[in-house]
Amino acid sequence: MGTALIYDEEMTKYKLLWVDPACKFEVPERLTVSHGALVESGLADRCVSVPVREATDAEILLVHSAEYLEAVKTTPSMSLEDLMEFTLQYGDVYFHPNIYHCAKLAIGASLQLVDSVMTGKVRNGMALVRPPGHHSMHSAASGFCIFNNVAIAARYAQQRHGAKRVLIVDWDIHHGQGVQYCFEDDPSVLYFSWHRFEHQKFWPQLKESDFDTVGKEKGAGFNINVPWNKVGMQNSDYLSVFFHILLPVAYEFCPDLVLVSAGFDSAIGDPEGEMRATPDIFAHLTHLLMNLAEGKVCAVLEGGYNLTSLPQSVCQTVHTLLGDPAPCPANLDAPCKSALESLQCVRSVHRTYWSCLRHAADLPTSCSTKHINTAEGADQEPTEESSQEIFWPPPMKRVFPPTRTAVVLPDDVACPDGCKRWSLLEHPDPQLCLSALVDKMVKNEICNGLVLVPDVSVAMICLAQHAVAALNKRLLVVCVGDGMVPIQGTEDGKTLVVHFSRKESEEQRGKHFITVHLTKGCGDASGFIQAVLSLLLPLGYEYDPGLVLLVQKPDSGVCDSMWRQLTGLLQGLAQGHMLVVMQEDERKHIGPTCSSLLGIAAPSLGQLHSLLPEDVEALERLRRRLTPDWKLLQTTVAEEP
Ligand SMILES: CC(O)(O)CCCCCNCCCN
Ligand SMILES: [Zn+2]
Repeated sequence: MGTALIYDEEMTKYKLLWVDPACKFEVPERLTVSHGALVESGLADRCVSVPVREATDAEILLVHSAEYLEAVKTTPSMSLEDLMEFTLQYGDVYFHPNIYHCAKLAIGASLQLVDSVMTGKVRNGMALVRPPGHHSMHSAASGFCIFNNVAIAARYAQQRHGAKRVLIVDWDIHHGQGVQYCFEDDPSVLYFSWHRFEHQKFWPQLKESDFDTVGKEKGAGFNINVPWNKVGMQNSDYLSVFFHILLPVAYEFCPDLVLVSAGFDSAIGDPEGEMRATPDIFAHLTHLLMNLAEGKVCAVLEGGYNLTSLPQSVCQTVHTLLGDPAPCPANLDAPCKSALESLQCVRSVHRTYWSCLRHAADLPTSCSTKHINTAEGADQEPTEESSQEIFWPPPMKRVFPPTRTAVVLPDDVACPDGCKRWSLLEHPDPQLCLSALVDKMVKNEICNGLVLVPDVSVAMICLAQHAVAALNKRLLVVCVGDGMVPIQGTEDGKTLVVHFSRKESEEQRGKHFITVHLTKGCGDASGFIQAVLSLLLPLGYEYDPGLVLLVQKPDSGVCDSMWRQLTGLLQGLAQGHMLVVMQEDERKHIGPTCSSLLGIAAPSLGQLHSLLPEDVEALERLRRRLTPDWKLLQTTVAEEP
């Protein structure tokens, strides 16, 4: 299943016709450099090209009022003076004789993308559109937006394709207030947005952009605002919010479709965002969403004004939609204090709505008195645009190894489609065979592999020793199932072991051997997935291994869909270099494991029942115990002594 790319140069054919500093950087070149980079890098050719179309009036009326639509319809024939006059009634937006046409194409492109994904023509895709949409409201244009592309797409997906629950992830650096207003009382659309806020000093300076606006009536809990109260947020701040807010809630919500308001003004170098996250972070943000809704992810361009980081970020996103291994998440810092404060506030106000956040901490003292901060903060100007030149390394090339998935199976087992058999015949000694496989990964000739062995414990020891020696990088061992794990987390930090088991572990074996015990073991998907999202992934990203060894011990009780979620999510690490080891009599797992290793999205886990209180407690206790050693586990700001 492919990746759709929807773009038409007609959407470059409008621009600002007068002087307005607030709108000067919303230029046609944003689209041409983004599309140009996709063509230049060969990514465009690997996508399924889907044509744009104009939205119909009915589709526009899914979100907007007839009065507003009729008013916008009068703009193509306006004189320059009339266009300027018409524009004055709205904020930070401009009109042009051709913008109504382009706005209909932007919606149409988004709906074509939704059709392609919902009908299974493609697995996922991206629409490169202009004008953006997430600020426009029922009867008003705002923030360069005329019609709300993503809001219309959500309603369209529900009405035309029967999508029940739609998740909108808005990683643009501005708050999509138009989307929030559209769905604030609607529990079928979960809107998540982070945005530069600076205690309401940053545009659009709305009180309702703060963390305590959670939705209304039946929609309470289905609107998640993460305010960034400082500029300069980095990759680790973004990842922490995904691990500790968005992903746990998204898996509990279990959407049928994921729409991304993909604004790239949240990337480094952007004059609006002034953040410091690098373009490769979008490879990970995209990857972390791709096992939701069975991979049905539609990314629709919103903002992004730095003509260097924008195309780089667009390419990182499309690489990942195509299934290419993500770059290593190197040198992640700790989330900054301000980000932790926002993280704690959001988790605190949403804990009554989401069982995965049930045990989140109270508001930090600084936030409970936040009204005082806001008063003193409101009258100050936002941080003025920084003038000094900002540099960042160009993203590294993301090439696919010649072989994606190698498999070592008993002779009587057929090699699953798409995999390459790694035969024991050439390497009579099984240990040599496994070591040779690791070597091929180190040389990037093979991406990942599945190995069935007579005894997983023996294989683990051999692989771990060889991997550490051959890799001279770190090895992450994830072991699922009860029973002894024969590897010590080595004190030199070269090996980190995370063991998921049913039994209370006899003892914890230091910083590099972590036991996560689940009351009902790995058979309980809701407990397991939360442990993976808010514990294993932060650990794994911070540890940044060169190879992941995923071991399923006999009768672990883990169900196929959970196993495939785990196998899928872990491929965001180590450039996808993962070796799965299973007992050779576990033949029923071969197919599901290989489909995940081949990049096919995992089936959804279904709407998860509430977490067992004892599991939530145990996870919180474990996270608190580990946090001093692992900074990406932090979910609260250290209270002043
Ligand atoms: C799609 C989008 O969210 O990127 C649009 C952002 C509009 C920003 C308007 N304010 C600009 C003030 C000038 N410093
Ligand atoms: Zn924006």
